[in-house]
Amino acid sequence: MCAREDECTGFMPLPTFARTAAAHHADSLDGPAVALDAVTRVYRSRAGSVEALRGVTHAFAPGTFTAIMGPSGSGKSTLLQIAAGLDAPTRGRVSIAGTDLGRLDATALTKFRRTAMGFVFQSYNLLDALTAFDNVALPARLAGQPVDRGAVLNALDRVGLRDLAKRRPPELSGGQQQRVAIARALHTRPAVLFADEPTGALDRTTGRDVLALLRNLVDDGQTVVMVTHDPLAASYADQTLFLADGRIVGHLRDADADTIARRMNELERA
Ligand SMILES: Nc1ncnc2c1ncn2[C@@H]1O[C@H](COP(=O)(O)OP(=O)(O)OP(=O)(O)O)[C@@H](O)[C@H]1O
Repeated sequence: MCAREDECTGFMPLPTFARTAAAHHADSLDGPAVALDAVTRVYRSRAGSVEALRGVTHAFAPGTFTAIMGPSGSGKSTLLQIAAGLDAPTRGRVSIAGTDLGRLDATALTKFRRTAMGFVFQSYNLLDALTAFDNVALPARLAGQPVDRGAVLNALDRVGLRDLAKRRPPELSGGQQQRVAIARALHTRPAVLFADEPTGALDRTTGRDVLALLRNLVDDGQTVVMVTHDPLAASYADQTLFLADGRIVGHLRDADADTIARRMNELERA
């Protein structure tokens, strides 16, 4: 079982009042969905300090699918954590849907994260005792909010699982479980969906199905930012950003898996 609510659910719950605001964010953004402005993150410890990100600037446009790749230790997880407001930059600014995260106090940030962001991880973080429907509805329930049945069913519909809403995770395949996790993240209609190795636990074919689903969601207007080690996964994105030593050192647009793999090999040899 999970000690904290967000460990169970993969993301924090969304109050009803804010759902409308998030939907508004997702549907009518003029500026970037996510903007990083000269973001630096220094980890300090007794062993010394590590500059995990060194002045990263990038705007993620609404309705785009971006993959982030780079050698081990290049700063991918740090970038995702900071973009998602789970960690704060040492210097620089992060905004989501026009809101500067640095201007929010802890409570407002938590509330904002619930409204504007969805999260999907390699592990699905579903509760086996609950149906797919109840897993998607859980964050709202944990927050003491009324459950909007229509919104839950709509989210399951978008991932092609409406007919399996009464099944529990052990009665679903790995790919179907990841779809439930995606539905749970989409349920809030977030301005951005952050994905960290979302196909890492799936076989190749099932992984492709999940990537095709993410691609379809983006084609319907969802913004997705995905960290991955897999060039095939990155080939589903509109753009792949390459990180090395805490900096963006290049990008490829609409590239195939072989081209992305070659660029990664060059970076790993450098
Ligand atoms: N809490 C921490 N304290 C100190 N250093 C850290 C901490 N977290 C990460 N680092 C260091 O920051 C750098 C970037 O780490 P990060 O986890 O963001 O890389 P990554 O690209 O996600 O790596 P991987 O592909 O291996 O998961 C690394 O040098 C790492 O050792």
